Amino acid sequence: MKLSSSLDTEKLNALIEINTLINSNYSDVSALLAHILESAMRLVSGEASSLLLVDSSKQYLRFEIALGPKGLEAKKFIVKMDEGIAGWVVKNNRSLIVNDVANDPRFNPAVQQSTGYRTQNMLAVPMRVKDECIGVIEILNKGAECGFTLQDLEVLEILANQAALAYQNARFLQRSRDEIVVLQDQIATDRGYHTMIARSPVILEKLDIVERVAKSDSSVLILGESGVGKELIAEQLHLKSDRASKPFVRVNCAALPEGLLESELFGHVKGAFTDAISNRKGRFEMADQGTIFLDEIGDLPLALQSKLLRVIQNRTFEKLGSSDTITVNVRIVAATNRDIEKLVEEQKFRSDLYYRLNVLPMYIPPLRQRLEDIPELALFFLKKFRHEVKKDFLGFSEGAMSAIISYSWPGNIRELENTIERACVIGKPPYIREEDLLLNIRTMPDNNIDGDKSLKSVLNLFKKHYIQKVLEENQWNQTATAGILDIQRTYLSRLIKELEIKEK
Ligand SMILES: Nc1ncnc2c1ncn2[C@@H]1O[C@H](COP(=O)(O)OP(=O)(O)OP(=O)(O)O)[C@@H](O)[C@H]1O
Repeated sequence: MKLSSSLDTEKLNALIEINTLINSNYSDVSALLAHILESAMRLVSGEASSLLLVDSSKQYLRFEIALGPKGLEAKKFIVKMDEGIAGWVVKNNRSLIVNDVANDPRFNPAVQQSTGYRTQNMLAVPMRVKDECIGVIEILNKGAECGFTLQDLEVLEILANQAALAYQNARFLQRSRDEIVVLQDQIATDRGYHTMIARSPVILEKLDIVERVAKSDSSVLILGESGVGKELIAEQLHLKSDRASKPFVRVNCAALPEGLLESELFGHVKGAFTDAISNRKGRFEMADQGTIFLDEIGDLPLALQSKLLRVIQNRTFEKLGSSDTITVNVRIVAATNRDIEKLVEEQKFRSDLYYRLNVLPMYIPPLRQRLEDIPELALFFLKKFRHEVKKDFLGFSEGAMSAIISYSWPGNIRELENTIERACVIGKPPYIREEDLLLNIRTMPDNNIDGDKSLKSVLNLFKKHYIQKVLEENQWNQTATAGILDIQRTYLSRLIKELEIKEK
């Protein structure tokens, strides 16, 4: 496009400044777009402005940024593709100046009626990438009683093209980063390991203990409710040990009847029983030099308990049907969600085996006592499943996140994971809503947190950790953080003070 000769130095300088900014920062697209909009308003003397983006479904436009007196309210709106001036701009892929919106049939007064902000003049230009319109920038209300001019339009078109490119690049960067997280998780899972999310002080402390005991060969007994992540702790014990390059072998002691379990653990020779048509290695042999993880150890039948005790004491055992003694070097990590001391009292679990296994006991608390982990885990699962269901979710609505944080999660992380997976399947982008979670909201049990257990204090605790996390992700840049949290920067600084959020 040929620039008007009258494009003055101030405008050119502003364009150059924005261009430099765009080239220097793709990691915080919201702050960048807000900056572009602010400059645009200044350059064309507008009073308010919005940047609307075409949703990936191409069904509607959503307000990504809205600045001016009623910006926050305007952001709650979603505009259908065939609605209003923004819709017209996308459909025709053309800019528009309307200096008397009330008399223009294309103008949709819905936002105005709801926010109470009266618009007189409007300048709207498409944001284009390779000729495709991906969004619209609108500037409202020219000052000094005159309408927007062609020169204003020209300046805004240049800015809109830059904004479109910046947005596109930042999206690619974000997608690539998300993809890396998912792929890293897939690689870890393919190797049989899971990505472990840890944010709460109590779990970080457990990981610290893991680090310290990993090098030892003593047995570890991991206790905790079902779904709290006992298996992941066992994986970490293995991965942090000198055995990390050797096998990590899992056995669920509750999954098989006694006879099959014995053969699974210790192997058999051909002819040991009717179906034993060939020799078979057991899990202990497979785990030689590595770690064996015995899940649901509380369900191990008594006969096998003695055999396991001997492996722990002498590192030896015999395959079923054989008298040859096999020696292995295996570290044993066991886990149970049952009250194992009670099983010992009831003589369902051998006390000598219990003491041997319990050399290093580790209790993993339920999710309701690890509030700080909840938002992080929810986001982790959202990234994982939105990729699988191929839906472009940006995050959780405020209501959904409050519901997630205040639910008691009796099924712990497994239940949270299933809930987010289901919400991704039934929900519609851009946000997972509370109703997509299908949670039967119960209040948290009494023992969830120390001190004040009111909903307000729990939500404040959540707010504190969530804000801290977003601040950290944005190198404590408050403008950028406020943009992402969709609150005013002044409100953010007040929250930082009130909630005593401190840079670590
Ligand atoms: N810290 C974590 N970060 C990410 N995912 C986790 C975490 N903890 C648990 N999970 C996931 O939650 C699910 C349940 O975890 P896991 O199987 O380790 O629990 P468990 O305590 O061993 O349960 P059970 O007693 O029923 O065997 C798994 O899908 C696991 O990947």
